Amino acid sequence: MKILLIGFMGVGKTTVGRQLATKLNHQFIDLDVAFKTKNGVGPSEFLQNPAHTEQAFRELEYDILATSLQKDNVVISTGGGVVMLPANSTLIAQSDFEVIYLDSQFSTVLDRLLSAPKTAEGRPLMDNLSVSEFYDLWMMRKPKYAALAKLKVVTDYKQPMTLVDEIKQALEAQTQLFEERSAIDAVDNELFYLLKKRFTLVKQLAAYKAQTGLAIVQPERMLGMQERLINEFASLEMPASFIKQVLEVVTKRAIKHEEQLIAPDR
Ligand SMILES: Nc1ncnc2c1ncn2[C@@H]1O[C@H](COP(=O)(O)OP(=O)(O)OP(=O)(O)O)[C@@H](O)[C@H]1O
Ligand SMILES: O=C(O)C1=C[C@@H](O)[C@@H](O)[C@H](O)C1
Ligand SMILES: [Mg+2]
Repeated sequence: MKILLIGFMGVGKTTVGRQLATKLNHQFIDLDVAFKTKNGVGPSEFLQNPAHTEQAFRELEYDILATSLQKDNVVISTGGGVVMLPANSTLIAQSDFEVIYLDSQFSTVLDRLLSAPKTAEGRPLMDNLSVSEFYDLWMMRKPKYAALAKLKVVTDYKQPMTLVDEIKQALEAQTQLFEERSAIDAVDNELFYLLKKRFTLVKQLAAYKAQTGLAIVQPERMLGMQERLINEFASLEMPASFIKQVLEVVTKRAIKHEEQLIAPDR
């Protein structure tokens, strides 16, 4: 297969691409690494040199992209800015590669980049921009990735190996169905991530209740929560009855958890 991963800085093209290549038993090419091999300095070091323009970088990137697109049985991870040079986009559009767009919420890339171990290379394009400028760059690039992609994979709250499996399946599946499921899976993962976070708070609250002797269940608080959520979220697709049901399932489980923490022998 011929697979090309595109998407914004930090979305996981290198991480996922490497694992995907291993799984498919394909060669892996990271264009940023290939840039360094060919030019002696990596993209960041090149871009940090005041004598070098971004345009000069993109033109060198073009040569590496063109050479890499000649290969077969390969997974190529691009640099996040590959779509900034129209000639690069044309090259990709005219290739016979499966172009896969790794997408995420802006907050996800920000979290990943801020918690990524600092490398000697760094990410000057990020370091030189304010968060709002970085957001503008993200917004500006999004349609460029979308225009080139055969398939969009939503990466939020998903482990790299989950994404590898999703991509493998997607290459055999119907694109539209896959994309919608990919987005739904990310939301489900986010929902359960938030539920997990909620249970951590419940645990802290149980400790406080145990200390102060406060009752585990306070009916007026439960009613207040219900009313607030209904006011804020009730709609045609999510009527008040549904909100009540969800809240009931979540709070019942939380109460049980608090009881187990406070009086495990009962
Ligand atoms: N699915 C994921 N879940 C959590 N963390 C991830 C995921 N994918 C990547 N990361 C982490 O995010 C950081 C950025 O990932 P990576 O370098 O693969 O991004 P990239 O898209 O190749 O970025 P660039 O465009 O700058 O090359 C790394 O620290 C990596 O470990
Ligand atoms: O998003 C970008 O413009 C870049 C991303 C990196 O992968 C490198 O290719 C370089 O730092 C530029
Ligand atoms: Mg990368």
